[in-house]
Amino acid sequence: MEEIVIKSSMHDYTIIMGEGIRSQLSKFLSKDYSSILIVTDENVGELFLEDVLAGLDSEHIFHTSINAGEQSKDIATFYKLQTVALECGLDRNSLIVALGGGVVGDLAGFVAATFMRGVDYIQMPTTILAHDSSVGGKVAINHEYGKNLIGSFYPPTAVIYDVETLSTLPTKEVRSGYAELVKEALITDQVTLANVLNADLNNLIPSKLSIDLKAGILKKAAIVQQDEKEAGVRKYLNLGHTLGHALESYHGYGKLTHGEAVAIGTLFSLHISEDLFNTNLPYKEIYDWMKVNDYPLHIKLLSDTEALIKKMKADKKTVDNNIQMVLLETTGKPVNRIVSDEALQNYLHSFSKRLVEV
Ligand SMILES: NC(=O)c1ccc[n+]([C@@H]2O[C@H](COP(=O)([O-])OP(=O)(O)OC[C@H]3O[C@@H](n4cnc5c(N)ncnc54)[C@H](O)[C@@H]3O)[C@@H](O)[C@H]2O)c1
Ligand SMILES: O=C(O)C(=O)C[C@@H](O)[C@H](O)[C@H](O)COP(=O)(O)O
Ligand SMILES: [Zn+2]
Repeated sequence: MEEIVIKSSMHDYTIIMGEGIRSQLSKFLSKDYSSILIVTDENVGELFLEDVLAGLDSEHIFHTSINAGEQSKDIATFYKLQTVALECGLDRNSLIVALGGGVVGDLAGFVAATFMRGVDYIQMPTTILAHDSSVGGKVAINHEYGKNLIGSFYPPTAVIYDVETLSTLPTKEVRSGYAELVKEALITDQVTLANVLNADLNNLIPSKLSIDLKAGILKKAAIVQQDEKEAGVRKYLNLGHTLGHALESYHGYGKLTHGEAVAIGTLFSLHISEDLFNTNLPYKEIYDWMKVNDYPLHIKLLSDTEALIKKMKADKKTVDNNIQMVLLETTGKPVNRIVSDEALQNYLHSFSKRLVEV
């Protein structure tokens, strides 16, 4: 079992990583809660809810399940969960447990942040991608205008990451999670990137996954402790997300996974960076790896450039109507830059051409 302590302005919390720890939740509770509400989704509930319940010996335990997928990160599901919490009689001394991927984590975390002005919650991530979403306290729901536009910074009281749960993940979700690992590696250094790109996602070895996950979590932990509320360096964790979020929102939440959209967005950031900084970046290396691992790099996704630019404007990094993007001067050296609408139009066209030509 590994433990990493994260310092945050509200309270510190520990990430506990291990095998089989999903059924030991009682052991990790820091106090006696008057009641506990476990929020999960239909797939994860089927697989792991019984195990989690078996590890809880308190009296007032409730659970509820949402439909799986990005479409559940909406205001209607948020409201339903608030209603469930009220009907179960949760009070300010209650705990919410988010058992699932980033959708459950972001949604249940935002419910916890707002229920009676805030109750404790624990993240129990079950996807590779959630190594990112469960750390750092960003909780949110989507608006039809854009991703995560309604949310808060609200740290969990603990992150209990049972890596055994990852063995049931479909390959599509492995791919999605690895897009965030590539992003983290790109803002770290070339060695970390080379390690991540060594992964064969169709035959992923658990020991390899553990190494990559740990490197990703350590990078994320270092950044969010330095800049909890995204005033500076935390923006770099948004590499690939300006276009990525626009693609998710434009094509309809759930059409592309978050990681698939971020993968395309990351290549786009590299494409712009090479031109703006007149530098050579590992564009081709990453493109080849994404191709081999079946990322959907379809130019059709990019055809409506005007609409995509409009969506990109809804990004939370936008200031004074200027789109800001995380770019790379070199691997391990991210920067945040304004890119004009006109330049973006041209880059979207040249990027589409390049996707076909490679
Ligand atoms: N808060 C943050 O800092 C942050 C960071 C990154 C991403 N996110 C958000 O995270 C969300 C994406 O999270 P995600 O990729 O985990 O998606 P997800 O939660 O939708 O999970 C993906 C799919 O895998 C299934 N699943 C989950 N665990 C499983 C398991 N162990 N075995 C089998 N199936 C399983 C789910 O039911 C779902 O169908 C997006 O909304 C994104 O915006 C947030
Ligand atoms: O933790 C962060 O900060 C990130 O940017 C991590 C991203 O992977 C994640 O998708 C996050 O939810 C995006 O944040 P947003 O502020 O752009 O909604
Ligand atoms: Zn992300």
